Amino acid sequence: MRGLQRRSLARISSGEAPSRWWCSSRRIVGAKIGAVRYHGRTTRGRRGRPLGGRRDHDGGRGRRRRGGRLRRGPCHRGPAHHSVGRLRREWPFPAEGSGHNKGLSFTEKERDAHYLRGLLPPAVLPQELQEKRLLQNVRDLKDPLQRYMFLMDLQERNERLFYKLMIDNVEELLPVVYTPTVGEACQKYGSIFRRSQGLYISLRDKGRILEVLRNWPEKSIQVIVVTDGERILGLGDLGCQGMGIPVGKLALYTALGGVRPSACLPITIDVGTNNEELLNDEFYIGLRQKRATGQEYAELLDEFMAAVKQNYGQKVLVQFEDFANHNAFTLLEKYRPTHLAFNDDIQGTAAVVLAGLIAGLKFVGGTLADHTFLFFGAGEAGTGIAELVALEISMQSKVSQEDARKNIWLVDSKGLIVSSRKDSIQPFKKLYAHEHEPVKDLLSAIKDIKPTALIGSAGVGQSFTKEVIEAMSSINKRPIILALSNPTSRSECTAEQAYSWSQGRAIFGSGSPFDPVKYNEKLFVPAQANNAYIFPGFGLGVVISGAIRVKDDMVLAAAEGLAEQVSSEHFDKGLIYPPFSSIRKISANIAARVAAKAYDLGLASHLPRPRDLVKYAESCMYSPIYRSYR
Ligand SMILES: NC(=O)C1=CN([C@@H]2O[C@H](COP(=O)(O)OP(=O)(O)OC[C@H]3O[C@@H](n4cnc5c(N)ncnc54)[C@H](OP(=O)(O)O)[C@@H]3O)[C@@H](O)[C@H]2O)C=CC1
Ligand SMILES: CC(=O)C(=O)O
Ligand SMILES: [Mg+2]
Repeated sequence: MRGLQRRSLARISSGEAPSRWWCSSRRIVGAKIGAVRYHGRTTRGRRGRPLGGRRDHDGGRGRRRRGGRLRRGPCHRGPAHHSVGRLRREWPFPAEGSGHNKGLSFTEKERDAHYLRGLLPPAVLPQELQEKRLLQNVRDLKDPLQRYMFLMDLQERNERLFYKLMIDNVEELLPVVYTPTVGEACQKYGSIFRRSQGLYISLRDKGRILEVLRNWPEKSIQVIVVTDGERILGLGDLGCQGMGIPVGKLALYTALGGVRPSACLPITIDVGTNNEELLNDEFYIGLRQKRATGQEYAELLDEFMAAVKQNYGQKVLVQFEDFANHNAFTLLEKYRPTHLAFNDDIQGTAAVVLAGLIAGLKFVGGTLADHTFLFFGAGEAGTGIAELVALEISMQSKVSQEDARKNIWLVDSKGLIVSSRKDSIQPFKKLYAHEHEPVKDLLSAIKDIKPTALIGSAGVGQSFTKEVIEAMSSINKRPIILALSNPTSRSECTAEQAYSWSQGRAIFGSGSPFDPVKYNEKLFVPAQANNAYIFPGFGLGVVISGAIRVKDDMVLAAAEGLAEQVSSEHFDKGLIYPPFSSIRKISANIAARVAAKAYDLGLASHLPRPRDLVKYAESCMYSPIYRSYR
C-alpha cells in the first residue's frame, strides 16, 4: 500500500464496508460498475524496494503478473479498511485498475466470483460489441473536442476497451486523441478539466520532487513524456495546460507502440507561463506567475532529472516534448550523456522526415546527396531534421557532415540563414550559415536556392502560398513539399492547395492529417509526416533492449526502419509512408532496428540478445484484449 493510503487508513476509525468492495491479503480491490479499480499495488515494499514477482519482458521488476486471477476473499481487516476503498474513489489519479474493468463483458462466473451480480445489467457482451457501440457513440459526436473528452473518459474507466478502440480504428481516432484536436484540448484544458491524467511538478515542489514522483501510483515506469508547456505544437506557451500533450503522446506509446499503459508516465513541469490570456483565465490550472528562467529553471530541471534516475533507474526513457527551443537543445545536450534522454521534436521528427525523404527519392530519383533542401523554420524540427539528413548523406556518400550540410538551407523569422548573420543567430543554426547574400523572404530564397524539397516547420499557417508552391513546381518535375507544422491551423498549406497549385505533381506530407484530394479526376492521398510514426516504435526498441543511452545512430536506425517499410504497393498510391493502419507492425520493425543498434553499440542491458528482434518486439507488445478472471 502506498504511504499516503497507509496514513489515511490509520486516520480512518470507522466506515461501513460496501458490499461491492472486497479485498485480498495482497491487494485491496475495489469494483464499481463503471470502473474496476485496483489500489495499493504492491510492486514495492515499505521502503520503495521492489517486492518479488516475475520479471517483465524488459528484465525489470514489473507489476506482479496476475495470471488472469483476481484474488478475493473475505475481508479480514475490518470496516475501516474498506473506507480506503471509498476514499480511493475520490482519488485524483487516473483510475488505477481501469485496466481490469470489462463492464458488460464480465462473465456470469466473474460476476458471481467478484460480487458484481446485480451491479450490472443481465446482458453479457463481447468486447467487440462494446467496441462497436463505442465507435458509434464517438461518431455520433460531431464536435472533435467532445470526441476527445469522450475518449479520455473511456480511457479512464475502461483502459483496455479504449486501447482496443484506438488500435482497431487508428486512422479515424488519431486526429482526436492527437493532433489536431489535442491542440484545442490543451488550449481549453482548464475549462474541460475533469481529473488528473498525469503528474504535475511545479516550482513549489522544489526540494521535494522525488517525493512527488513517489506519489505516482505506478512504480514500474518505462517511459516518461515530459513538457514544460512552452511550445505546445505551433500554439505557443500554454503553460500547465500542455499536459494534454504528454498524455496524448503516451496514449500513442501504448496504442501504436505497445508499451503497457501502466509503464507510461505523463509529466508537466510548471514553471509559470507568459501567456497573459491564461494568467487571466479563472479556470487556468497552473501557477499564476511568469515563467521562471535561468538558474531557477535549470535547478528545477536538474532536480527533476536526478529524481527520475533515483526513482526509476537509468533505463527509464525520458522524452522531452514541446519545450521551447531555447531550452530544448540545452536540455538534450546536458542530459543525453547521463540519462536515457530523447527529444521527440528534434530527433523523432528528424527520423520521420528522413524516412519520408528516402522514400520520396523513389519518385524524384537520385540520392539524398543529389538534392537541395530548404527548410522554412530553423528551430527544433528544422535543424533537427537538417542534422539527421546531413548525417545520413555523410554516411551514404562518404563525405564529411560539413560537406553534406552544404546543400541544406534554412529560413527563420529573419530570412535565409547566411554567413553574415552568424554572430547574431542561435548556436544550433550556425552550422547552416552558408555564404550567400542576405535574403528576406521565402519566395526569394526558393528562387535563389532552387531546392528540390521544401520543408515547413515554422508554425505559421498558410505560409506556403500559391506563389511558393508554383515556384517549387517550376523548378521541379516532382517537388517534395512537407508542411509539418501542427495543428491544422498552423499547417503551411493544405493538401488540396499543394496538389492543385502544383498541378498534381507535389509529393506532399503534413504534420496534421488531411483527407485525400481529388484533382483532375485523380485521387491523391497525402502522407502524414508526423513523429508519431517514430517515437512509439523507438521507445519500444529502447525498452525491450534495456538501452541506457540514446545515440544518433539509433535515431538513424529508426528512420531506416520506417523507410524500408514503404512497399511498392504504397509507392503505387503515391505514398511516402505506410498507412497508420499498420502502425503496430511498423513500430515492431522500428523497435527491432533500434534495439539491434543498441545491442551493436553495447548500450543494451537486456542480455542475451533475442535472436529474432522483430518477433520479440511483437511478443512484448501490450494487448488490449480482456483477460478472464477467476
Ligand atoms: N510533424 C511533426 O512531427 C512535427 C511538427 N512540429 C511542428 O513544427 C512547428 C515548429 O516546431 P519547432 O521547430 O519545435 O519550433 P521552434 O520554435 O523551435 O522553431 C520555429 C522556427 O520557425 C521560425 N519562424 C517563426 N515564424 C516565422 C516566420 N514568420 N517566418 C519564417 N520563420 C519563422 C522561427 O524563427 P526564429 O528562430 O527566428 O524565431 C524558428 O526558427 C510547430 O508547429 C510544431 O507543431 C514539430 C515537431 C514535430
Ligand atoms: C508532432 C509534434 O511533436 C509537434 O507538433 O510538436
Ligand atoms: Mg512535439
